[in-house]
Amino acid sequence: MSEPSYGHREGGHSVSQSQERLAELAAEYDAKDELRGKRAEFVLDDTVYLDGNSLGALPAAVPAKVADTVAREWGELRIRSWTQSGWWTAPERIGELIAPLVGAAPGQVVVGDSTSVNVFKAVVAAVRLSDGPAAGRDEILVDSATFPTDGYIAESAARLTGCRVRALPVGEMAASVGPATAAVLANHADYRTGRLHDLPGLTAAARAAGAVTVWDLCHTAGALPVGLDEHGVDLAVGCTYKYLNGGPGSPAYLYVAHRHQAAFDSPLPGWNSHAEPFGMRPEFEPAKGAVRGRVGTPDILSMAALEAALGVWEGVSVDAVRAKSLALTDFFLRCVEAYVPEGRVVSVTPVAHAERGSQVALECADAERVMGELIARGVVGDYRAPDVLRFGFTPLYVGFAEVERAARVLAEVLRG
Ligand SMILES: Cc1ncc(COP(=O)(O)O)c(C=O)c1O
Ligand SMILES: Nc1c(O)cccc1C(=O)C[C@H](N)C(=O)O
Repeated sequence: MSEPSYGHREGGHSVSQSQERLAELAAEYDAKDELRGKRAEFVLDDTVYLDGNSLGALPAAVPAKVADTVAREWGELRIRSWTQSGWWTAPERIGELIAPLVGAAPGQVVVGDSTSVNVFKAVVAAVRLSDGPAAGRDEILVDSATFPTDGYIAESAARLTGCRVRALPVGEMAASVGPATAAVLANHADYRTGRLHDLPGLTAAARAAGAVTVWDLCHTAGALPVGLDEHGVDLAVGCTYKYLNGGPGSPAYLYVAHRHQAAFDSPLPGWNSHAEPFGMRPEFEPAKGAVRGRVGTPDILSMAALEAALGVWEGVSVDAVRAKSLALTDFFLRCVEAYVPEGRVVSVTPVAHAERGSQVALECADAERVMGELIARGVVGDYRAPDVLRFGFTPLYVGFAEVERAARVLAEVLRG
């Protein structure tokens, strides 16, 4: 992973940095920031918005696109829009916009439903792609610190497929996959701590053991290179409302590697998964390709918002986003160390770049009240029970001066 070129390195913090010096540095980094022009493509105010790891900010192109979809495509063209406005093919067309952001060649990503629903499709399909319980593969390995929905759905998928769930810390999974493992479900980054997990290593270990991997990319897609094809991932899912800025409840996506598409057996075969949906035939014949991961009618208004939102990626390299993300989180940790009274917060986000996503999580006594105070003072992060302050850094619109301000305000709140 390449070092950011913003002039400082992890581990190089100095507690004696003065506020003036850090403010100067922030200005220097902002001046050098090759992504700084992107901020103008979002609707933002002078709030420091560090919650893009939960809901990304509104891209400025979205309102007009949604208005046109409502007024012209729906209001005037009505039913004709399924073909004339490209509504019917939106799931695969928008999938192609997401594909390069997660390192997938065309034809493998389809958009639709929520992440939760796609976790269900993928985990059941993963068990069906494996040798399965009849051949002694009856274990689904799950990340024990997972975002809850993945764990709940894995349990249900296990009951439906005759498997059992074994929950383990992600770091122990690679050494634990074995001849009984059918599927492995893991988060690429931990939603609470921001820890980045070893996707290449765990994927390779699972493959060597004959298991099928499902990665949840909610906290990494749009923040760092994922490399789905490069690392031989089998199946993946993710949401689009965090670093992809698709809007509240925007549709999620499902990745099915080319080599699995012919055998991908969705547990939710709807008429949109059919090879000939308008044939209206009683027998199910799956569509070819990732399209068989579709289920029912696409939610066009949300898709319109998402499609417009993805326009901000024009000319942006994910490597540049990653370099800035690491520089932002490094700088935040450095400012927190310089400003915050000793012992008031403890970072639970790894210092090593290879283990860090795009958020910083600070354990803090009275975290819920502290976050309320921060928000009241114009610094928006979020709080996760029982004691974590989360700050998400979206490189497309967060700048270094904002990072310095966030740490300064945090220190003011903590000093009382
Ligand atoms: C890692 C992870 N997986 C799944 C979800 C749930 O997604 P959804 O509510 O869109 O189904 C979230 C966030 O809500 C998440 O952070
Ligand atoms: N999806 C959310 C929602 O509908 C309301 C509030 C928050 C969310 C989130 O996405 C939470 C987020 N996945 C998390 O990492 O905590």
